[in-house]
Amino acid sequence: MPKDLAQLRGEIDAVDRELLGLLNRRAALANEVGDLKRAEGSPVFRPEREAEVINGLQALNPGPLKQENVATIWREIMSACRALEAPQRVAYLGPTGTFSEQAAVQFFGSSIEHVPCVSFDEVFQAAAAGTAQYGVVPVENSTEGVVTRSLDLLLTSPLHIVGEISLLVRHHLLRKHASLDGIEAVLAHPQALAQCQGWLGKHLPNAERRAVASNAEGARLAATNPAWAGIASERAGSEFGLHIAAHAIQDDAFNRTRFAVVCLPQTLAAPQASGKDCVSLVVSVPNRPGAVHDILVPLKQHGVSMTRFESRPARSGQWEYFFFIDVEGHPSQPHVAAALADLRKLCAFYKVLGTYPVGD
Ligand SMILES: O=C(O)C(=O)C[C@]1(C(=O)O)C=C[C@@H](O)C=C1
Repeated sequence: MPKDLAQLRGEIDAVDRELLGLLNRRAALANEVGDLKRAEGSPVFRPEREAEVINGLQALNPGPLKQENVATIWREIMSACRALEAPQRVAYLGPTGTFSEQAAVQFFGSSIEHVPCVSFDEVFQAAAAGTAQYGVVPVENSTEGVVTRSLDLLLTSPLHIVGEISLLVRHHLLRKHASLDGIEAVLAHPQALAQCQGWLGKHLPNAERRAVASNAEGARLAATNPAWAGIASERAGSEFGLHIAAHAIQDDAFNRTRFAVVCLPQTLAAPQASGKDCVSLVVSVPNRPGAVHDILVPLKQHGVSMTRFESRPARSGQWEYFFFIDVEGHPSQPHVAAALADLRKLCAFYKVLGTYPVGD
C-alpha cells in the first residue's frame, strides 16, 4: 500500500533530524579546523578545497538530487562552516540588490558579512585597508565589454584576483507603477544604461537617461518620484517596493557579467592548480614596431591559449597602452611557466594580477 502524506512527512522529519545531527558534527569539525588555522595564522577560505569537496560528492552522487543541487547545497554548508571559523567580510558595489551583491553571495555562499560600498574605488579601498577581506567587482560584460574603472584599479592596486564568477544579468525597468506612461527619466549605472540602450531608444526615446552610482541606487531614487524609473534586478525592485514596468530590457538576452574576486596577497595565497585555471596579467611593451606581436609569440611557441586581450591607455599622453591578458593554465604547469618567463623578458611592465580557477 502506498504511504500517505503523514507517513512520508514523518520519514522526512526523521531524516531531517539525522541531517541536523550530521551537519552539527560537520560544523564542530570546522570549528576545530578554525582553531588550527588561527594557531598557524593561515587563511580560513580555501577555494580549492571547497571545489575538491563539491567535485568529490558530485562524483559519488547517486541521485535523484541533481548535480547542481549538490553544488548549491554544499556551497551553503561550507559557507556556514567557514563563518564559524571566522566571519568573512566581502565588499561590493551596493546598496542591497546589486548584481555585485548577487555575485558575492553566489561565490561565497550566504554566510558572509556584507560590506556594501558606494563605488568600485571604495570596494578596492575596503579590501586593501582590511575593512573587508575580499572585494567583488565586475570586470567585463558580454554586451558592453570591459568595465574600465575596475581594470584601471587592478593595475595600480596591491590586491590580486583569487576567483571569478559570471552571472546572467537581466535588467528590468522598475517603477512605482507598472506602466511606461509618463516616465521622464531613467536612472541607472552607466553600464546598465548602455546594456539597454536599444530598448530605451525604441520604447522611451524622450526619457532622460541619468547615470547614478549603481542600479540599486537608481531603484531607490525611482521609489521617490513617480516620473522616474530605474533599471535593476528584480531583487532591487522588491527591496524598494517597485513594480516591473518592463521585463528583461537588456539588448542581449544572454547578457552576462564577469566578476573578479580580489584580496590582499596575505589574505589568500594564489590557489593551487584546480585543473581548469587561468592567469591574468597586465603588461606594457616598448614603443616600437612589432612589439605587441612579439609578446604573443611565446604563448604560441609554448602552446598556451590566450582567452582575453584588452588594451587600456597608459595615460602618458604618448599613445601608449597597457594590455590585460588572460591565459589558460596554472604557473605550476611547465609550459605555462616557460611561456610567462619568455613573455616577461619582452615587456617594459609586467604584473601578474592573479592565478585562479576559471569560473562557471
Ligand atoms: O578544509 C578546510 O580548510 C576548512 O576550513 C573546512 C571547509 C569546509 O567546510 O569543508 C570550510 C572552509 C574552507 O574554505 C574549506 C573547507
